[in-house]
Amino acid sequence: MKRHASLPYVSMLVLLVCITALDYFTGAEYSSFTFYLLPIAIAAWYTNKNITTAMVLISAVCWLVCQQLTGKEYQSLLAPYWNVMLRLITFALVANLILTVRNSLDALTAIAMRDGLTQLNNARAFRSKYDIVRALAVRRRSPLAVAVIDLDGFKQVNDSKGHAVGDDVLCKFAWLLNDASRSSDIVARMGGDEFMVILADASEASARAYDARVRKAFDASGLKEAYGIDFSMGVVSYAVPPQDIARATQAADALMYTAKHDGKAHTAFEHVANLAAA
Ligand SMILES: Nc1nc2c(ncn2[C@@H]2O[C@H](COP(=O)(O)OP(=O)(O)OP(=O)(O)O)[C@@H](O)[C@H]2O)c(=O)[nH]1
Repeated sequence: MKRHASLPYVSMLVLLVCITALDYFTGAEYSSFTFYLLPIAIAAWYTNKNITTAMVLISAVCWLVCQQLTGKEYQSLLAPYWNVMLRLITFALVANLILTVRNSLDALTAIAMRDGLTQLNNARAFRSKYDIVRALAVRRRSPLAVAVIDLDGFKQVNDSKGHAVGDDVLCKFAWLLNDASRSSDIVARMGGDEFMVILADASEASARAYDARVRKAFDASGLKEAYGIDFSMGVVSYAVPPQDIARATQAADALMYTAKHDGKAHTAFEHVANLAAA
């Protein structure tokens, strides 16, 4: 569902105006203090720290002005300022609590989308980002390619050098793959020694250029000489990307297995100009 970017700003300002009016018209007898927490909560959840701080201050000022205009009488001159200070502290505490919960949630969401070993996108992130990249490609009428990569001979690294060295090799390969990709590409580790990449705005020629780039980076990394590994890749480039990610990845996966069966250490390509015919 699309959410308009200005909606939180408009709603918190409208709410603040309504609450201030309510506070003023109901007079000093009725307290409307709790309602001021609503626009503050919206600011803390949907905007940033600076706007939330401004909202806390503006809400406290609105509350104080209403107190003064409704003619509430105090024995001490300091009393309204003491009261507004307490309101300000309450507003700030609630805002800080909401900001903390939101930041923790953002951090947990980021962790849930990352592969714990390589810090690349994980399978969940890959699937959700495909929808975004595909929607952009369809809108711009640009092509898109999906690559599936699987290391060759990786099991031997684990067996001969140990799991920790295997982990290190996976990380090194992940980083070289990431470095060889563009920032608009989505690079993910799907599990084990399998990786997938969505090549945004990539024609058949760009997909071939990508393969050459990754193989050059791999040759330069020295991983082959040190551990005896290589990699097989399947790349499908689409003039119009399929809506279903499974369709896109299955085709690239099948090509990767074709490359494995045909002697490993190379890439199999396919270009799909017309999805209906594929
Ligand atoms: N070190 C390490 N190894 C892993 C991890 N996840 C999976 N593996 C191992 O990766 C290996 C993957 O198996 P295969 O793909 O069949 O091994 P391979 O030697 O590359 O086989 P081919 O693809 O046929 O060349 C298995 O031995 C898994 O135990 C991990 O997170 N760390």
